[in-house]
Amino acid sequence: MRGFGIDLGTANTVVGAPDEGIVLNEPSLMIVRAADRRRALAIGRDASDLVDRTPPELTPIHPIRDGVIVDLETAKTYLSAVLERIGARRHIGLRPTGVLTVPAGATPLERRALLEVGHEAGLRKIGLVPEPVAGAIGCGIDPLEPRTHLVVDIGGGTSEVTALCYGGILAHRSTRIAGDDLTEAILSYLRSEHQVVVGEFTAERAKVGTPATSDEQSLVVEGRDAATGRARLVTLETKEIMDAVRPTTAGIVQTLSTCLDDLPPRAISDVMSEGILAIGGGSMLRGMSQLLEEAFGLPVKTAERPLTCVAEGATACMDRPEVVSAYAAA
Ligand SMILES: Nc1ncnc2c1ncn2[C@@H]1O[C@H](COP(=O)(O)OP(=O)(O)OP(=O)(O)O)[C@@H](O)[C@H]1O
Repeated sequence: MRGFGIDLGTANTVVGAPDEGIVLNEPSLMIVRAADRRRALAIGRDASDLVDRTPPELTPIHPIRDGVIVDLETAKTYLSAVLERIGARRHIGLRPTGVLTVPAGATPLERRALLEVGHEAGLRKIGLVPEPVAGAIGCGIDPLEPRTHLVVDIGGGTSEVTALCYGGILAHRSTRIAGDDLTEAILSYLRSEHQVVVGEFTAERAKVGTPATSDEQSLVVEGRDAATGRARLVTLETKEIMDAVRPTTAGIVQTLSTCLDDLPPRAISDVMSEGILAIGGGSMLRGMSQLLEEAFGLPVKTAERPLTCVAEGATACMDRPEVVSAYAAA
């Protein structure tokens, strides 16, 4: 093992290693002491278990916002802790190499920030690959072939659509409305329609608890009565959840579908025959693929592993330097 494929997402960090598969898949979260942000006390699931339970001197931090690094120091602390958790140095004996993924719409400054953080966290020889390219590879698509592939990625902080062909990007659209906003919509719905206040985790559980594959028609959520402050249980119908998130999902798919305006006719015919690939956690939301099909007027195939295909593709890129160099300046 020489290195890792790393998808530093707004919601989740996923790391893959050649021959080992996914070696880490946890929330992108860390807990630090407010007075010393250069040391992570807990990361990932350990950190999320502590949210809303920490004493005031401890602070939870999301090191990635809207798909990109906001603060170099914090991101370096986080990535160092991730590498330490997976025993990167111990396994490899020297600084490991890495293929990191970036949003297709990242600016040169945002790409440079990620490279700098990767180096300072202990990686050597870092390759950057756009997320939709890595996701496509993780789903068995070759982005270097002379054929257009359309990839929709609905993550926690960003939703993107990218048309890939022959080692380049033909068209791209993104919006910062994504999974986190869907959670927020459920939270607001519960407050306004059921007069119950719930935390982000409960609202997210309600959203994730209604995946496309589930037959459940309702689920029970626990919150605090908005008037009395007492604990209260609410039965939430699946239909209510879908109604609550509909305006947000409609906004996402409408923005993304305008990407078709930029595609040349032959690229459109490639996409018509093959359909759209949907990746990212948001693609698992019940009704999402139908909404995408209606907005794009094209068939949609949801990835088999929407949450990990990007890291799987990044890991595969370690043996495909030609992909990394083709998209080096994308
Ligand atoms: N079954 C599900 N149904 C609906 N949404 C889901 C499901 N599973 C996960 N999600 C949502 O998917 C989002 C996380 O997806 P993903 O891990 O692809 O994002 P990310 O890569 O961390 O974010 P970004 O790409 O914006 O940086 C979260 O908002 C999460 O609530």
